[in-house]
Amino acid sequence: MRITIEEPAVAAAATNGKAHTAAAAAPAAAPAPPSRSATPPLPPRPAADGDEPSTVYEPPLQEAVEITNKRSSDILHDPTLNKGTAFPLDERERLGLRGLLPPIISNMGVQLERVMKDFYYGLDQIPPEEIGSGITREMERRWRMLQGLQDRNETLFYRVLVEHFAEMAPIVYTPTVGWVCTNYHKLWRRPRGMFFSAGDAGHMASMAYHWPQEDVQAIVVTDGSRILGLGDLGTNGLGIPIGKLDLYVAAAGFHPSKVLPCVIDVGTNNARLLEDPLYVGLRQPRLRGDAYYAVVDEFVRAVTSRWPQAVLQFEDFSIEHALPLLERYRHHHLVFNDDIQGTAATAVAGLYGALRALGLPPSALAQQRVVCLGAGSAGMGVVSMIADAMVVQGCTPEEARRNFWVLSSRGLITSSREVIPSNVAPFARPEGELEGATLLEVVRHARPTVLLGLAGVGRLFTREVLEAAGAVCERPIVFAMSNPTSKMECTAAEALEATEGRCVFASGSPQDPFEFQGRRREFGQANNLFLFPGMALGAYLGRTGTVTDGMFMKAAEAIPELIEEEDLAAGLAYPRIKSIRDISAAVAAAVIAAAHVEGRVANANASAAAAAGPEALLRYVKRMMYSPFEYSSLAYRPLGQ
Ligand SMILES: NC(=O)C1=CN([C@@H]2O[C@H](COP(=O)(O)OP(=O)(O)OC[C@H]3O[C@@H](n4cnc5c(N)ncnc54)[C@H](O)[C@@H]3O)[C@@H](O)[C@H]2O)C=CC1
Ligand SMILES: CC(=O)C(=O)O
Ligand SMILES: [Mg+2]
Repeated sequence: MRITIEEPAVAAAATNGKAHTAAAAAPAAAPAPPSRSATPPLPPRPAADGDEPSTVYEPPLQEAVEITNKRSSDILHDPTLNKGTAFPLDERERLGLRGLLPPIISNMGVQLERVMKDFYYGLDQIPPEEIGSGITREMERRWRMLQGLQDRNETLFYRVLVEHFAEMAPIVYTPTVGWVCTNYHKLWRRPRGMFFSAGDAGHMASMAYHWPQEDVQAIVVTDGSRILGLGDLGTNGLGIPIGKLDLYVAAAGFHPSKVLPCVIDVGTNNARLLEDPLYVGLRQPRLRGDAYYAVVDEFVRAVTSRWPQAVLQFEDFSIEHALPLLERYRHHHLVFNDDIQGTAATAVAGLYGALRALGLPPSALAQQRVVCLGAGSAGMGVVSMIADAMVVQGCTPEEARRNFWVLSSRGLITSSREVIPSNVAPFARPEGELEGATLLEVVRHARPTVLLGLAGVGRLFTREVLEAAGAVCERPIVFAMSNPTSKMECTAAEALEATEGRCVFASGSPQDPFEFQGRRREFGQANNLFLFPGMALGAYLGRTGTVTDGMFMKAAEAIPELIEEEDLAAGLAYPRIKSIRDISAAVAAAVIAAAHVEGRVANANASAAAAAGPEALLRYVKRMMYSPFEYSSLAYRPLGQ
């Protein structure tokens, strides 16, 4: 078994039983002020390095032992017993903590360093420019405040989130969640969710029983390898399942105690994290090939054995593994991949919404000419599902495929490329058609009506590209879907300015409204948050066994129905996210209805509701949703008191 024990030389002295000073127990190097270009200089640190300590540590005559009857999270939530990441392996195993803490076993020296950095520099230890623009100090402050509330009182936290969803989603979800993941090891306070690592091989099934809840209905898991457009963040990626599951509760009414965020730590190739003494994940390069799949297989077996009815959402797996993992499990397990399937259905929903906003019928989808920048998990999922939707709207698969131009980092993909993945090949343009052409050349040549950005790189929809899109199409549909804000292909303002306000714009991360040409402009959010909470709720309530393409298609068709008429007139391609509970309920109902037609609904109540018609089904779904508007009683009270 491999568990990494972090023992910085100076901190190790704290455990060797000899008298030593607090200065010796402090980290070797005082935290260096973080580099920053745009932010003001840090205030001077009050004590210089090597200052005399104020106390001298004398070891006790007897080794301190505390015996406790508590187990598992009761220990982590007891401040007198909790040691955070410093629990040694034997205590983790005996006390049911294995899996509830990150795989690294650190000690007080490392913990002290984290605390002192926070003490001296507070939020300033994390320069926002590390993850680009879009995150302000105020957003950081709000995230900390909400985090504190969630740790104290989840009912109140979710009430606040439900009532103020549009304001708070950018704090618990994208873009702030990107900052949280980048800095998770520095922000670390108390664990939320479960950690399964390559070092846990052979133990995962028993670790699943360390989770204190008997009934888990939904699990979101990442391996941290492609967190939003921020790349490999290792175990820090757990912030994403946490944020996604916050939305499961707030948007789809899963009970907060019945959702489980998980990370599978197979190492990281992020050199910055590997070198950071505060990093809490395995310090090894990522596993690949059979060794990688063995870890994920064991995880899936462990959680599906303990919670066989739970929906399992795969999130932010890199392109190398995302599709293979989906194909590995989707035919036998209640799983879906949010980035491939959820994003695809979100894009289809947005295109139907945009067509409505442009006064066109759904059948017009089959005539759209689509340029997609990014041929990864999300990009190809989106392209494939739009093509399927075009077929639903009456064209042949062959005609549908001719409507696409797909670009990767090497430009336009044509069939003359030496290596083309099998899911990309059907969309490669014919040999000789502008092989490797730039986005600008492709836009001028293909004359698209739809421009999709899923490259995860940043501002690739330049003014020239957007002007070209506005020149070849009167009302281009522009979806800059990459996250977080710093990775979006363009901002709403850039898209409107370059197209003289004519485009229908939506983006993966939210954009604030603003005045343009004397009119207030607002924008839809082309984000899979419209899909995954309702998809999971429908699949869970229906006990559908697997999650099919048909269920995603019906979910996508349900969403544009919920755009208000006045918002359509204002050019919005998506409903407003403040209605997220109604949207998620409608998605869940559409999912159950589709599964019912496919004969997959194993839950008799859901099946009866589906048989009774759309209104009865929607009523049933809404009645099954948890609402945080009242506390549940924890003491027996006779009726009427
Ligand atoms: N709005 C939403 O709901 C969602 C947004 N996304 C975002 O989509 C982005 C991509 O995610 P994945 O597809 O999973 O990543 P990926 O790594 O699988 O794919 C990235 C693709 O972009 C291409 N690319 C990279 N640099 C490029 C360049 N300079 N020009 C053209 N293409 C380039 C790559 O060749 C690759 O095909 C991320 O930023 C992610 O946050 C992903 C899922 C949902
Ligand atoms: C939204 C999302 O799932 C992503 O950007 O990866
Ligand atoms: Mg994602």
